[in-house]
Amino acid sequence: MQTFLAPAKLNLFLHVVGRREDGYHLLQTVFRLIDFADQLSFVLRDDSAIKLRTPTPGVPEENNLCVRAAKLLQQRSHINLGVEIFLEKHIPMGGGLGGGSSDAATTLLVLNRLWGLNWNRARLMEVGLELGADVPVFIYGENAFAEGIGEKLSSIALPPAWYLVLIPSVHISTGQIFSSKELTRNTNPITIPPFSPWQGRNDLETVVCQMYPVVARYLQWLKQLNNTTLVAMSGSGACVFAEFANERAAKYAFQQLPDGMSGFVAEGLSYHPLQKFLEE
Ligand SMILES: C[C@@](CO)(OP(=O)(O)O)[C@H](O)COP(=O)(O)OP(=O)(O)OC[C@H]1O[C@@H](n2ccc(N)nc2=O)[C@H](O)[C@@H]1O
Ligand SMILES: Nc1ncnc2c1ncn2[C@@H]1O[C@H](COP(=O)(O)OP(=O)(O)O)[C@@H](O)[C@H]1O
Repeated sequence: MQTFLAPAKLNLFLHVVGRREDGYHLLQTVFRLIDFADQLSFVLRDDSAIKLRTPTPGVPEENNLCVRAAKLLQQRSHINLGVEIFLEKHIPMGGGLGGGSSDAATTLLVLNRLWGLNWNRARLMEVGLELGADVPVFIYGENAFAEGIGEKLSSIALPPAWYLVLIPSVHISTGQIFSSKELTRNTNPITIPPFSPWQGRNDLETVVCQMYPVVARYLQWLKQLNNTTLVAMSGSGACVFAEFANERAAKYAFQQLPDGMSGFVAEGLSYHPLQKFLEE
């Protein structure tokens, strides 16, 4: 059975620059894809059933983003075919790494082929956006500067980099952070490219660190490391990361990790791993 990757993302910075009338926040962010991924496989069904064959602990089947993605695409395309989905989770859930969104994007990209729909990328991105603001970038398939709520994307060239990503063991609700009274919502919009790490920060970080001191402690630990080019929280947390210019420096930092802290090292990608499959 062919396996398809669904990579995680990091938000290298995240500015809250305003708010829409419906309450959603307007953002500016740079998404970087990383070489740390969930794995999915798909088996075509000639009836219209959509089944997840590998339950994800804590997520009811009908809420799983790959099942929701398959059902939405089936509805919108009026196709009479189904699929069996096998999902192997590696990306921590609800950590600001976009794992669920990436699973949804990979499902849309592969089913577009498997069901012979031949939709273009823009159309798939529109459907993806209905599932979450982070889905379109994974369909876009490149590192991107994002505006709006994350759907206005322009591609951005980023230098090679390695990341040490830490996973504080707290679950953070994105909605709770965006609704905080303490959140600043008026960062001045910036123009990108060019992008340099010191141009940005994560505006959600202050609120998260106040509510969850463990995240502040993890960030503090990363900030005392040598040779980092950037230390920040990803998305609405809880994961935090340090960027390094090479693998050796990232792995050396990983080896210094105190007992009780967990994380992983991953390389920054230039393209989504499915990019080649899509060009075939
Ligand atoms: C913060 C980001 C940055 O990449 O990533 P994650 O931390 O989730 O990975 C995303 O914008 C997350 O977007 P999305 O995945 O759609 O957010 P959801 O969890 O659905 O949002 C939960 C709630 O947060 C609020 N929300 C979300 C996004 C946004 N731009 N403005 C908001 O005000 C809304 O009240 C929404 O109902
Ligand atoms: N396939 C999936 N993988 C991860 N989370 C999923 C999935 N399907 C639904 N979810 C739900 O979406 C929430 C957010 O997941 P995820 O995308 O991993 O995190 P984040 O939005 O913080 O980057 C999870 O807490 C979980 O309840």
